[in-house]
Amino acid sequence: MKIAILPGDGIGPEIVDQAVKVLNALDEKFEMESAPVGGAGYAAHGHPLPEGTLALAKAADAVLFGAVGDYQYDNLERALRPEQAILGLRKNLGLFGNLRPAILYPELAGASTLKPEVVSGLDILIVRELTGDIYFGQPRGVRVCPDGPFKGQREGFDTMRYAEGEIRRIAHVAFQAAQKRGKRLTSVDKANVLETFQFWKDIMIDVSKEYPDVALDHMYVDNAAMQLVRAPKKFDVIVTGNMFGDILSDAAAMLTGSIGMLPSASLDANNKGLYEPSHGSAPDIAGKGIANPLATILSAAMMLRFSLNRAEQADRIEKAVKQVLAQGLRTADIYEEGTTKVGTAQMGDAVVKALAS
Ligand SMILES: NC(=O)C1=CN([C@@H]2O[C@H](COP(=O)(O)OP(=O)(O)OC[C@H]3O[C@@H](n4cnc5c(N)ncnc54)[C@H](O)[C@@H]3O)[C@@H](O)[C@H]2O)C=CC1
Ligand SMILES: CC(C)CC(=O)C(=O)O
Ligand SMILES: [Mg+2]
Repeated sequence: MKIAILPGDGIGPEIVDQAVKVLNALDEKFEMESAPVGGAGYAAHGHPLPEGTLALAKAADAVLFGAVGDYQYDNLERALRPEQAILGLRKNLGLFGNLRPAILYPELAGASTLKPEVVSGLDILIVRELTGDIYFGQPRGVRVCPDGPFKGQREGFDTMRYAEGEIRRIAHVAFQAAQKRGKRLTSVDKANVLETFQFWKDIMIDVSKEYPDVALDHMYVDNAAMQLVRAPKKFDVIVTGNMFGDILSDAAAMLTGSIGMLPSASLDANNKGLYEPSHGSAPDIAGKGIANPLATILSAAMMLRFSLNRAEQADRIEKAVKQVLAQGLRTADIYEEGTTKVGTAQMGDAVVKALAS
C-alpha cells in the first residue's frame, strides 16, 4: 500500500508530520512518498501542482494532504496560485464525493462557541459535491460588461452549472451514507433563486425513489446556515453543492469546537481518495507549533477506513484521539481552563502514546 504525502503550505507540513507519525506507529508499515504542492510546489518547480506530484498522487493508493495557500502567492496569476493545486488534484483524480463528518467529542462540549446543550452528542455528515459547481464552471473571468447600468465597465463573472450525471452520482453517495446512519438526508439548495439548484433538487427527488428507506427533505442554503447554529442535531446527513458545502462545513466545524477537529475524505467512484483536514493553511499561526493536528490525524483514520480497507486501524486511531482528549490535552484552539495546553508535536506524540496503551 502506497500513500502519497503532500504537506503543502503554512501549517500543512506541521500537521501532516503528526499524522505520518501516527501512521508509522501502527503495526502495519505503509510505503509513503512526499512531494511538494501548492506554494511549495510553485517554489520548487514553478507550478502549484508539479507533474511529478500529480503522477505520485495518481499512482498511490491514497493521498494524505495538508493544506495549500499563502498570502505571498495571492498576486500570482490564478493558474499559478497554490489553491489551484487542491482544485487540480480533485479534478484530475475525479474526487467528486467529499465527506465531512462533524462530530462533537463529549470532552469538547465546552470548547464550542455554542451552548453545550445545543451541540452535545452532535454527529452529522456533510456530503459536498467537489468537482463541479461555480468553482469549476466555464466561462469565467473579467470582461467588459455588455449591458445594463454598468455597460462598458469591467465585470467579473463565474459560471454555476451542474450536469445531471454529476448530481446523480453525489446523490447516490449521500443516500448510501444516510442508509448507514440515521436514514435522513437534507438536500441543501437555492432552488428559489438559481436554475442550477432547482435542477439539483429535481434530480435529488428522482434519485430518492431508489432509496425508499431514506427520508429526504430540502432546505435553502441560507436557512441551512441558520439551522446549523440553531439546532444542528436535527440534521443527519446533508448533501449539497461545492460552494455551499465549502461554506456550511466551515460553519459546522465550529460546532465541534474548532476547525482543527474536522477531517475529510474526498473520494472517486471506486473509493480511491484524498484525505485532508477541512481547514486551510492557517498562515496566521504557521511555524508557531500551535496548530491542532487532530483533523489531519482523523483524516488519516478515514483514509485507512475508506481507501486502504483497514477499518480496525482507523478505529484504533479514533480511539487514541478520544483518549488524549479525555486526558485533558488541548491545543490552543480547543483550550479551556482546567485542561493542559499542548503544541502540535506534543499532541501528535500523545496520540502515538495512546495507540500503544
Ligand atoms: N484545502 C485547502 O488547502 C484550503 C486552503 N485554504 C487556503 O488557506 C489559506 C488561509 O485561509 P483562511 O481563510 O485563513 O482559512 P484557514 O482554515 O486556513 O484558517 C481560518 C482560521 O482557523 C484557524 N485554523 C485553521 N486550521 C487550524 C488548526 N488546525 N488549528 C488551529 N487553528 C486553525 C486559523 O488560524 C485561522 O484563524 C488561504 O490561502 C486559503 O486559500 C483555505 C481552505 C482550504
Ligand atoms: C481552495 C478551496 C476551494 C478549498 C476549500 O476551502 C475547501 O475545500 O474547503
Ligand atoms: Mg473551505
